[in-house]
Amino acid sequence: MPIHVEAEKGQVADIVLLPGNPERAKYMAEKFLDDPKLYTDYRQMYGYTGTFNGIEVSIQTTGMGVPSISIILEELKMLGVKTLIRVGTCGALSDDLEEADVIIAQSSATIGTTINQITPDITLAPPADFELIKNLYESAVELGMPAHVGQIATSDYFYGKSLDYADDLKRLAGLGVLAVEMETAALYNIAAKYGLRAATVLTVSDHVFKKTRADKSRIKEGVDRMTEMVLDTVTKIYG
Ligand SMILES: O=P(O)(O)O[C@H]1O[C@H](CO)[C@@H](O)[C@H]1O
Ligand SMILES: O=c1cc[nH]c(=O)[nH]1
Repeated sequence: MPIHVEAEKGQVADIVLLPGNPERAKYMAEKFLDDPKLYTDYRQMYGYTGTFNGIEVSIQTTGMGVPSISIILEELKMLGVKTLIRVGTCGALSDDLEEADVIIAQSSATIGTTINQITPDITLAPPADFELIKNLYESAVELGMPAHVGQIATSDYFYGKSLDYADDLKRLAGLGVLAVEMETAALYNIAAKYGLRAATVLTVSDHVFKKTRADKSRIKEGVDRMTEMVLDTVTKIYG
């Protein structure tokens, strides 16, 4: 049994949804899965397995940041998972984004994180799995919840490292980066390392430059919509 994801092989499904927040994992499992069973609560990083439309699905908390999600992903790999879909929140960098909008991350730039060192002399740019993001986009359109698709950035900093941090984010916005969060680059790099399928969908919880934050009910609406979209895609691909 791995050290942090306290589960035996067979307790975690091939398909795993990955929220950062443990409360979101519990909420999503209880709201969307049939017969959800808790397989780990070590450090309150809750993990549940249940079914959706008869398809076995797990929902595993990752915690915040690259180090935390990296531990969880390595241990999920030990447990035999195949498909990993992060369902997270993010700060918008683009003025085209509104609170609770949904983003599908094609790729992720990095700020301050060492995750690229899995290939020390090469800057790997691992994208999301094409079939996953194609279906996620189609699910969004069919469900009447248009999603923004593009590059995001994964940062080790929520509040920033230096006084220049806002300038770094502005530069990224100028290069077309839609939003910032703290885990996706680890997900895409570790998926590339093991040949796993991965994608990230995010709901906008706040706007970085406008310094506005959606209230909890708006964030919950966004989380509900992106979870419906993800489960619709899971049904299309694996049902
Ligand atoms: O809502 P989650 O999935 O945790 O994602 C975002 O929220 C956290 C910061 O508040 C970071 O983990 C960031 O990536
Ligand atoms: O990582 C995150 C998540 C939400 N908002 C941010 O500004 N950063």
